[in-house]
Amino acid sequence: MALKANSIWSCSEAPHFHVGVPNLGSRLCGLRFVNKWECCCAPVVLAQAHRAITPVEDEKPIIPSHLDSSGAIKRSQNNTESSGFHKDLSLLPKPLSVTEPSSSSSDGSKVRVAYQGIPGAYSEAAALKAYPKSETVPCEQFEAAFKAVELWLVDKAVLPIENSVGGSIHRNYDLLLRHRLHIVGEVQLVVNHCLLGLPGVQKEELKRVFSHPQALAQCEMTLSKLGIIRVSADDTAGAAQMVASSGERDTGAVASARAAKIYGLDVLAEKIQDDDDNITRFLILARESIIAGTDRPYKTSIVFTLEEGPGMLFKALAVFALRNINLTKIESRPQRKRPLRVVDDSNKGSAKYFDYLFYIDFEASMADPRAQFALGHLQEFAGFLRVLGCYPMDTGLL
Ligand SMILES: O=C(O)C(=O)C[C@]1(C(=O)O)C=C[C@@H](O)C=C1
Repeated sequence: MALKANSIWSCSEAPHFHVGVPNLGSRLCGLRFVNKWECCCAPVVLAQAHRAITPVEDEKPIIPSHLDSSGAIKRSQNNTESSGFHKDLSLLPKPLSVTEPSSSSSDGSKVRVAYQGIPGAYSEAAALKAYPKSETVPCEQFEAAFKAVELWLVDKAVLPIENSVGGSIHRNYDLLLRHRLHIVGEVQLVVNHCLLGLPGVQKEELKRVFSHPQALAQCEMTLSKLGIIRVSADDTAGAAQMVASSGERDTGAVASARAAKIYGLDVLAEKIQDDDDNITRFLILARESIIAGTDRPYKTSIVFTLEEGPGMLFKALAVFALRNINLTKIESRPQRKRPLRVVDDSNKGSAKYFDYLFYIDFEASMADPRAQFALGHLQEFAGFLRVLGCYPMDTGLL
């Protein structure tokens, strides 16, 4: 197995055991078979087994013997020869390369990227922002985009996860857990909604507008002022297409200027969203995880469950705070398979609680020992923990 300069394996490379922390009190790097780590992206180097929340200044990463103190692979004395058993390096499994949004193939032109909607949708624009020369593949529903990647019909999927006005796109949080794809990147897109109508129509003539529910929510105030009836559609571009094919002058769509061009509609009003800075964050999903680095800012996304009890979420969040790791997002979703937990207390009778999954994004790479220690610590009291992906943050200008 080719090990990279950090201690994370991709799911395809990692041996199928899970990494756990033996409860030994002293610092140990232990491998044992546990079922808590749901993803093979688990770090090889883990924290000592703390039970209580303790300061963490003494945590030092355990560096495998083939790595130097910076985490880079040590050069052998004789540079021309491999120090392992394999003389023919081409026979060795290839290490994963860092997959970047714009460089997944040499010019990005061979990449096929699935998105939800039809041409002219914002999701397509996000896919093209991530992979400018890619072939974009429209999908009817979010789940179809997940499946398209799983079935090797496409290389990547770009799906919305949250919007600065409308909030989280819960369906995609749920699908992230149901499918085994990895988050390999994120894209932030400025979404400027337009009011579209048939050529020559004035906006005062409109009685109803079609659009994606998120888009309608982002334009709530403008549409209320105009007194227009809102009708939901699968995506904004689909709404524009419906208006164009209906031929009805009193029907409009909320969609992009690009959708207006594609479907031959007029832009009756621009920037109609309630908040000027309307930004949607999209995730890039792939079959394989990327090898996390420390060369630039990275984010890691995880999902976990906690036992019932006072302060459990506080403890979970503290594993990051204690290591000075910034959290950028927290989301909770009901656990569908186990929506209610019944706790029997002989004094008070039985209580029913909703059971939750917690999704957290934090600003650290899995190649950063702080992240490895934090997850090792969290694993001690999380019933279930899965790393959804570690990926470069979208720090580009919007
Ligand atoms: O309907 C579209 O055009 C989409 O790409 C979907 C979507 C979403 O699901 O949030 C994407 C960006 C905007 O926030 C509005 C709608």
